[in-house]
Amino acid sequence: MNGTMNENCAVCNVPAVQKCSACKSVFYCNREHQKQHWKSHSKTCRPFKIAENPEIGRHYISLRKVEVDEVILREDQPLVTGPLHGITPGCLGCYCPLNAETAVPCTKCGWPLCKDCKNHGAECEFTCKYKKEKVLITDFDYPHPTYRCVPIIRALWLRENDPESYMKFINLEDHSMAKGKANIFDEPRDTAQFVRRFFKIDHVTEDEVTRIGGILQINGHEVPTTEVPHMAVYDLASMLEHNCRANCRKSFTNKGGIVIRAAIPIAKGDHITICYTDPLWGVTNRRHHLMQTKYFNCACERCKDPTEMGTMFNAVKCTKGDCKGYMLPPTFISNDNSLPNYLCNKCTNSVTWESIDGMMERIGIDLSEMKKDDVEACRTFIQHYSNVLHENHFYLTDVKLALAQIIGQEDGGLPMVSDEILNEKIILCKKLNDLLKTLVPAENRVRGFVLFEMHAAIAEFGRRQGRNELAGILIESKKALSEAYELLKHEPEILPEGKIAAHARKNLHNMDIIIETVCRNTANPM
Ligand SMILES: C[S@@+](CC[C@H](N)C(=O)[O-])C[C@H]1O[C@@H](n2cnc3c(N)ncnc32)[C@H](O)[C@@H]1O
Repeated sequence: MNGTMNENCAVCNVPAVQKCSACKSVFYCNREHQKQHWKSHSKTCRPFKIAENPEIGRHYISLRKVEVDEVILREDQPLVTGPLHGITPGCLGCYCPLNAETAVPCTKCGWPLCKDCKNHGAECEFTCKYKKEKVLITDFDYPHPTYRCVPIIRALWLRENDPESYMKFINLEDHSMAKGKANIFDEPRDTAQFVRRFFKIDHVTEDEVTRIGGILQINGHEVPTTEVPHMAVYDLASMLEHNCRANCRKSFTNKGGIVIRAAIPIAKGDHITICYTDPLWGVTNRRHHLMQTKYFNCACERCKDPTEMGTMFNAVKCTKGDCKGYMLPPTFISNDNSLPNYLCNKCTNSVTWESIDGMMERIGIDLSEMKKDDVEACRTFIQHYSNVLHENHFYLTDVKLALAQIIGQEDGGLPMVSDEILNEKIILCKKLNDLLKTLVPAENRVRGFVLFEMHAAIAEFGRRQGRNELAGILIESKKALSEAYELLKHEPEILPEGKIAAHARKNLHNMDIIIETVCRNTANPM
């Protein structure tokens, strides 16, 4: 688990015991050498310190200005991994899906594997040692209760075999810290009782096993790099605070490591944040989800501002006759389940939140029933609900994102779509890009996709224009493409985003050649 660290002075290479107090990974034999080294070390030193307050608990504060794309932290190995909660049983070696025909029970412990995986996690040793009989899983169509135990027994294995890592793990926040803040159902305790019974363990208390379950729930990240995504808990990344408009983004390495990078410039003293929920959900859904899963009431700047940085992401059109105003409540921050009335920003109209809530529920049902891969269905939804919602409303944004992507995916691709539809795609992409930049600057994946689609549509538009306009339009298309590449370049190639990044890199090179040729042939300056 532990990387080897050079404990010699970074300046004169003699054995040293003093270390940089910020990153704790560079050593010095004396203060003078530390001061001397700071000029170069400050560029790579971990740029944050840990702080604590009663509202957020432990969190990170930036120690200096951090530029976009700078690595804030990187962890190659999680402390604990396991299958995600509520999924059907899959291979515990590589997390591929299994069924009754493809599952091969491990010869030692009985846990299901695929034909290619011989070894799997610590549950093998743990099951043999304590349960002393094989696990039997025969139903692969439904989530299996025994699978909930896997991350817990992997943590218990750590307790016996890697106490240093276990100490890091067991000191993370668990669900019990939310007691009193939220009305929580003690699922970790139920699971703990099951684990102790099923694996016949009595050397660890029920409270400790419950705490392990709570830590997994509060600190688990969904890692998308396996065929079926899995869950992992990291050490340093567990102290990252949530913000619905985060300033950092996370990506995962092919081998399941995590990398946190600055998504926007971060000033000295700023909190370092990631987003724990879907930042493209409306404010009430985001806050509800955070309360249900992480047990806190989000009070970030985005949640506190009903206009969501002026984007009107939750606004509905004024319900009064021909008024052109938009309606929002004065605040969305509420600790009970009610909100103040929605007020119009142009007239005196006021509507109860229950009435707007009912409308949102109906639109939500329509959205869940529509086919998002059907261009006509998307257009009909947008046209219909543009009469009642702000153009940036989260429901419309959701469908516009789908439409921007699927226009031109039919047979023959973009060359087959009419000028009018091509233009529709370009305008959609441009507006979505502007909205995403303001609202969720750390959402590189979505914006990367939008910019990639935009570059393709602009290039096709250019192809349909006269020779003289072509060079300028291609340069605009290349600008969108390089931005898409910059946003997606850190994604591993096994993910769709990583594949687009590889595609974008290749296209960029080709575009340079095309632009150069077009400029030469039309005497257009580049
Ligand atoms: C992954 S942990 C983060 C580290 C944690 N604060 C600690 O002290 O170990 C997630 C928990 O931190 C707290 N937290 C994180 N972001 C928060 C925020 N923006 N507002 C309030 N609490 C937050 C919540 O209790 C949440 O369940």
